[in-house]
Amino acid sequence: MSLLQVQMVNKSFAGLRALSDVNLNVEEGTVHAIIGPNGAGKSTLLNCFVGRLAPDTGSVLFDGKSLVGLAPHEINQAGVARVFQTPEVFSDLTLEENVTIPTLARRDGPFALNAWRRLGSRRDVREKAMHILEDVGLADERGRTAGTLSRGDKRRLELAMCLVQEPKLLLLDEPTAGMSRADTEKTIELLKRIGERRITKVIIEHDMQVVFSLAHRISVLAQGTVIAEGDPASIKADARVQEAYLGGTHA
Ligand SMILES: Nc1ncnc2c1ncn2[C@@H]1O[C@H](COP(=O)(O)OP(=O)(O)OP(=O)(O)O)[C@@H](O)[C@H]1O
Repeated sequence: MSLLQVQMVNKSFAGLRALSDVNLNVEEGTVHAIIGPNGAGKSTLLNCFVGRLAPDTGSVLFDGKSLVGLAPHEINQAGVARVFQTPEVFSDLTLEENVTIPTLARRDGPFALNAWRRLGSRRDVREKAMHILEDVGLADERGRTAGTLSRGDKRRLELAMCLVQEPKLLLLDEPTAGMSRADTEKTIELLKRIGERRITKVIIEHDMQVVFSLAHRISVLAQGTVIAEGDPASIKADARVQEAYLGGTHA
């Protein structure tokens, strides 16, 4: 059974059909990229996975259970984490504190935040936070406030905040947008490494170098419809994809 099963999803905004009969299966342990031109419906689809939007019709099953109608925090607690296009970190807190919060929130629910400073001093929680910061290459900066980080490092911190929750499914919305080539390369390496943990990933990305170096499978959206799906080699060779996307502005 696929970890994420999207069946016949439709979504319209005031008469504009943003998603039209979308089907998508994401297999456990894979990196699945969703690509397509601007306005194709990628963010709308991702928002249907995290409870920010509900499909008008169709189903979204995660681990066999429906996500439709669940609140974002319920979907998060079920094991789905998301890295946003614009990093969402707690600017006034240290990196270590930023990574500690999601651990406690995931484990103990929202009440954990009240007791966060006291619990944050616990050794097991601190050790886990340190371990994850090491993984993303930010351990040396752990005492720094997050607001002072570069955009690329904020994204790495946000990734750490997701990884610490030990999600089954990680959704990455343009993880390298706005990054320099060097930072993009670093992020590709990092995402490859965290693949070794068997976290299933869905990635929306315009940068084809990122897509082709990470994805096992690729779904191509155009005007709200999946026009092609396959492995990177077949997607590269697909004439419809070249016309709709690869030959366009993001080639
Ligand atoms: N909240 C909304 N209200 C009205 N229209 C919307 C809304 N969100 C998205 N749309 C429209 O739905 C269509 C799909 O948009 P969406 O943002 O999902 O595309 P995208 O593939 O993510 O594009 P991009 O690559 O530019 O981020 C677009 O025509 C967009 O204008």
